[in-house]
Amino acid sequence: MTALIEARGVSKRFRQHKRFPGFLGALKTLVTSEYTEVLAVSDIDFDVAAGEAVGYLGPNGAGKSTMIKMMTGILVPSAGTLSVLGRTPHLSRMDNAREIGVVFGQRSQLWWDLPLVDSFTLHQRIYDIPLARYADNLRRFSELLDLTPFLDRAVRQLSLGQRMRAEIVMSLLHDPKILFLDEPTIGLDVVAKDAVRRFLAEINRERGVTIILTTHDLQDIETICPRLIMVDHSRLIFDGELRSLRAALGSARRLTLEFASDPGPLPLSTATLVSDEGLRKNYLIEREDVSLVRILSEVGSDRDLKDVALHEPDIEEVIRSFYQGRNARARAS
Ligand SMILES: Nc1ncnc2c1ncn2[C@@H]1O[C@H](COP(=O)(O)OP(=O)(O)OP(=O)(O)O)[C@@H](O)[C@H]1O
Repeated sequence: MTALIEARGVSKRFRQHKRFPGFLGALKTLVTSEYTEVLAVSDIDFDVAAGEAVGYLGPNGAGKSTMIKMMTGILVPSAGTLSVLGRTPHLSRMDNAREIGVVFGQRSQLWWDLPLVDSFTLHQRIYDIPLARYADNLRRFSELLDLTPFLDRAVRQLSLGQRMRAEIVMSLLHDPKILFLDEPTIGLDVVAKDAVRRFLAEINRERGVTIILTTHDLQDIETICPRLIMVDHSRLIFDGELRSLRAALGSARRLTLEFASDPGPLPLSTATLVSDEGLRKNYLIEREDVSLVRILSEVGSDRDLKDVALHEPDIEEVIRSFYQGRNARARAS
């Protein structure tokens, strides 16, 4: 499997103007030429193969956007080597642009005062997309993202959700091999988020477009990205499948049994009773190999069991316990 993206020891330092507190400090900040250094990305290694969908996740300021900007050639690494489609991104910005698509949730590529379709037409000319291909892509993507009714509307009159869907359509019109998205669902309502996620998952699956996206929304990862790269304080702290993160953390499943009449305390060997509300009893299933059938057979058919609810640990819980575990280990060392 050849890698489309290779990052080896990639770091990025920024120089920031030193700031002084208070009113006099603000004046001093204006006249001083003192700088501090910020390490935004620190010694990052990873490979991404063709057709993968990778979620790049981390708290505010962890260095996600900086990494995306380096991969798209907007920023130059301070150290290490970065290769995207066999090229060094910042040295081949024009060649790269033809083969990658970029969506920055906070910054628009669309022409604000023109009808939406004019931005797409300009994109077709700039990228020299064959007309039949362009028409086909525009029709298909606009349909899938429910954008067709808005093609003649001025971009400034579009809602945030419509505009984000338009940004994604535009980024794909030239059939890029890799699509980079920085916070593609930020600020969208639940319905728009869902439409964007389903669309991205589909173009990854059906067109084989490699996707790298940064997000704070774990549902984005759950729907689109089987692989997760987690960063914290500029460093890579996890790279692997979401599934294996779940398995490694062994996050317990929660089980609720509801009875028509209270059977009294009901300890089980297959699950730990964590709260007993009489008719409703809550358990934790800590072992992966324990099935619901096994638990129910231990409960027995002579109990007045009315309802059963099993909750898999959601992605938020998994990630939270990963970060908490790391922070606790860091404090202990
Ligand atoms: N152009 C810049 N000049 C100076 N410092 C910068 C610049 N861009 C980013 N930084 C700093 O680098 C660090 C990482 O920023 P980055 O935007 O990559 O984080 P992020 O993980 O994308 O955060 P968020 O989730 O808040 O968008 C931060 O401390 C930020 O202040």
